[in-house]
Amino acid sequence: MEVTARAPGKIILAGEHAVVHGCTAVASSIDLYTSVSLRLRSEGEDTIKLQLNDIGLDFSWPVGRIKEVLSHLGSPFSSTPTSCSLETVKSLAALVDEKSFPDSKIGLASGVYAFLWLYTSILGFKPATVVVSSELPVGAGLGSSAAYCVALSAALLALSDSVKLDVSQKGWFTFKAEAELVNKWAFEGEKIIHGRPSGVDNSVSTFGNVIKFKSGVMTRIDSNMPLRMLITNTKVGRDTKALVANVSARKSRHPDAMSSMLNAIEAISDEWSTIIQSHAADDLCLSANEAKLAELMEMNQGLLFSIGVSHASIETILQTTMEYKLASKLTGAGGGGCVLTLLPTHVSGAVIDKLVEELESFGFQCFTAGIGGNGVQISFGHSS
Ligand SMILES: Nc1ncnc2c1ncn2[C@@H]1O[C@H](COP(=O)(O)OP(=O)(O)O)[C@@H](O)[C@H]1O
Ligand SMILES: C[C@@](O)(CCOP(=O)(O)O)CC(=O)O
Ligand SMILES: [Mg+2]
Repeated sequence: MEVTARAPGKIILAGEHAVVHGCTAVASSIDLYTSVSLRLRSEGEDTIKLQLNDIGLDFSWPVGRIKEVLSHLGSPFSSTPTSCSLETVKSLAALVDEKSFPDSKIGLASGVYAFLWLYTSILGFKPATVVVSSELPVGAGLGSSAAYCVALSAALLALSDSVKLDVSQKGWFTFKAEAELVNKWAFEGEKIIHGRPSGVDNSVSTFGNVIKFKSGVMTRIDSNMPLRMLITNTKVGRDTKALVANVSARKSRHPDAMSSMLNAIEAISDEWSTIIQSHAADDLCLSANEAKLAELMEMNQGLLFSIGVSHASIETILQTTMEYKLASKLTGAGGGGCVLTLLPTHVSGAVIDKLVEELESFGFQCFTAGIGGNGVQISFGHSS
């Protein structure tokens, strides 16, 4: 039996980092996906294999070895999303260390811990092969970690005892009642990768669309504005967990100043959500709304700089897009990663081409993506 799940990445339009501290963020899914294929193997083949195509790593563990380390936990407990304790993370790290994880890729190890936790918690110790591949840049602010956890949770739950799906369905379909369970398990995976995730990334990857998110509560937004964003990848690697921890450390050093800035970010998110839900009566009104969003992005970026998550490469992109009178902000955790540039409706293709050429001459990579589409989907296939 084989199942494939695909989960989208996201852009945060306003409110990253502040959302970790209970403030509102506005985020949207994008049409770039991480896919996870899961094939259960016959009982004779007693290994769990993980193939991570994007980072060029393969793992294979004898089921017996994983049982030795984890069976005392009593898994599977697929219908009860459970946090991985620090002690268990250490056991998972031992399982990964045995496979001599390359030093140059050690920052990617937490994704393998998350895999082992989600796999054994949801499916127990069944032998299988899992293949992961993504259209998203990994570790660049577009929510690859959440898309990975959501697609993994969806594929595992689809073949678990706690979800009953019609396996004869053809093509891609969305989860209905089970989506919340997928989201909760994905959040447990994100915790292993991020330390202290807000939950916005896994929620938007599970449910798609444009959402508002505050203190664990998601509200779907019906956007009435045509939103076009240029996404520029600085290609500067960074790690969400470290950036989130740095913001918390700065907050404990300067609680009042930081709280004021995080509250200002919340006001920006709230205004974003009001503007994109409003109906522009005519083109003039639409341009005025786009100009307001551009200003909000500039203010949000200024605050992100002040809380310590910008980077020289991000500042270069901001200066370049400013020459074209276009507003930009980092998206996701910052410290490198991707930058969003609002492309108002009046901006011509020729101007965008010129901007892209200039940004790419610095070594950055530019692309666009569809905003606000599907959340996670699955598709069954039968392998021999
Ligand atoms: N396609 C993938 N293959 C393997 N690991 C992945 C993949 N996508 C995400 N990850 C895991 O997620 C981590 C990146 O997450 P993070 O730092 O939050 O960046 P972002 O979510 O912005 O891409 C990687 O270090 C890795 O552990
Ligand atoms: C910085 C933060 O707001 C978003 C992180 O997104 P990403 O992992 O950089 O794609 C953290 C969070 O909300 O959990
Ligand atoms: Mg992430």
